[in-house]
Amino acid sequence: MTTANLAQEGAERIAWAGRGMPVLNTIAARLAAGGRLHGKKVGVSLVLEPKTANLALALKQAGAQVSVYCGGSSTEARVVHALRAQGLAVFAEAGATAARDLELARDFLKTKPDILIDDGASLIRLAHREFPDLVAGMIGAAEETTSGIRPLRAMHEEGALRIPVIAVNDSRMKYLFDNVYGTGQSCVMAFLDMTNLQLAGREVLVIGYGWVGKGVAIHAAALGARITVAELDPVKALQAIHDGYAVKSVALAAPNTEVVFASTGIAGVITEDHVRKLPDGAFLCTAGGGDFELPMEYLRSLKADKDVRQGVVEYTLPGGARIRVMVDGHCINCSGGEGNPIEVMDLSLALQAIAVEELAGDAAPKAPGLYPISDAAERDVALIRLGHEGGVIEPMTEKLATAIRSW
Ligand SMILES: NC(=O)c1ccc[n+]([C@@H]2O[C@H](COP(=O)([O-])OP(=O)(O)OC[C@H]3O[C@@H](n4cnc5c(N)ncnc54)[C@H](O)[C@@H]3O)[C@@H](O)[C@H]2O)c1
Ligand SMILES: N[C@@H](CCSC[C@H]1O[C@@H](n2cnc3c(=O)[nH]cnc32)[C@H](O)[C@@H]1O)C(=O)O
Repeated sequence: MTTANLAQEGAERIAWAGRGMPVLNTIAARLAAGGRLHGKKVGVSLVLEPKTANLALALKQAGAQVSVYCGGSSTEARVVHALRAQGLAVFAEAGATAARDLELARDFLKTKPDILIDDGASLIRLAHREFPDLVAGMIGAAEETTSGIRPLRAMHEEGALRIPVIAVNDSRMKYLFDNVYGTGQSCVMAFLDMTNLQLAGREVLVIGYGWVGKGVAIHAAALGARITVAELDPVKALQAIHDGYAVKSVALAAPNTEVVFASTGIAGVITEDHVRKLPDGAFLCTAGGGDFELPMEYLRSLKADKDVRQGVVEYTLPGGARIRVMVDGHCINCSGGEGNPIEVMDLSLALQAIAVEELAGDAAPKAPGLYPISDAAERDVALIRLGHEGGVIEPMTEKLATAIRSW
């Protein structure tokens, strides 16, 4: 297929996503009318697919100079071509190696974004390590996900963070929808599409019962899977029991597990020993932060069959059991599927647009640290989407307001 054809297909897919993003479209129109982004450089480092492309284009239409970065495992080539055809600087190559991704990430940072939208804090950390002058001149950043917030907090506690960061992930309008329903649906659907198997009757182990683990369990259970949860936190473990699931350690659950969804964002939650306990034919999927949740180094030292099915590598353990790893341990929804559904990314990406709007405003935070999205912005986002879904909230009356305040 020619570059022009790829760009055309990409443009059609971007337009389709845009039809389902009323919240982003509303915020985009406000941004364009406000003029705050004129002359600003905005860098977007997010999973690169049609929904993210709508955000990047909205920022450009609002007057920003936009550059885009994404790692090769979650980059859609058609979208890269479509965005380049619209004049955006795109530093992403579908299928690029880790070494090439690093070169692209450095080139992206050399565009000197004033405001950076990041996912997993990887570019914020790279900028702090290698581009101190860039960091010194930056207005700030916005972080998309839980596994980015955690290291940013650690950096701030150590006094290493040098810019204000808006914690988009920590907005209720993000984690209650994207992390739970969006990721639950897209990870389970990606597993089904990639394998052409079913989950009914299968033993599924969900490691981590935070927002993502909860969403994965809901969707897998709805399709008839039997769910076991592994958790470090006894409160969340007890919640899983109340939701109707078994709770066990990974070591105890492994011998009976057919499909694992690692949903923690923490490195090394599945060990070599855990893998050795899995039965023949078990699948390892990541729904959380990335391949670092799985013992990829150990797995890659084993005999591997890369041709069993696209996106599936079958590793043979010394005892003969075959363990199937999905998309090299990357997030199964972003690297093996189309990412989260349009409706939830409408919320998350609209919040990103609001974060950029806030950072570019006069009242923007200046001191390094993590800052929340305002309650007013959360409410705006909820009301726009709710209206689009045909929902109507209860009108607040004087009498109700008094009853709520009374003691
Ligand atoms: N694939 C996606 O599209 C997507 C979407 C949203 C978030 N995420 C990622 O998913 C991960 C989880 O996000 P979240 O919002 O659910 O976080 P969370 O903090 O709500 O949940 C993580 C849970 O994992 C548990 N945990 C940590 N280590 C564990 C271990 N060794 N064994 C068992 N449990 C353990 C924690 O106690 C916690 O309850 C993060 O990396 C986040 O960035 C991915
Ligand atoms: N950084 C990893 C995985 C994504 S982390 C998880 C974040 O990805 C976000 N995400 C999930 N699906 C999509 C999507 O389709 N488009 C853009 N971002 C997505 C989601 O908001 C979540 O917080 C990678 O490059 O593969």
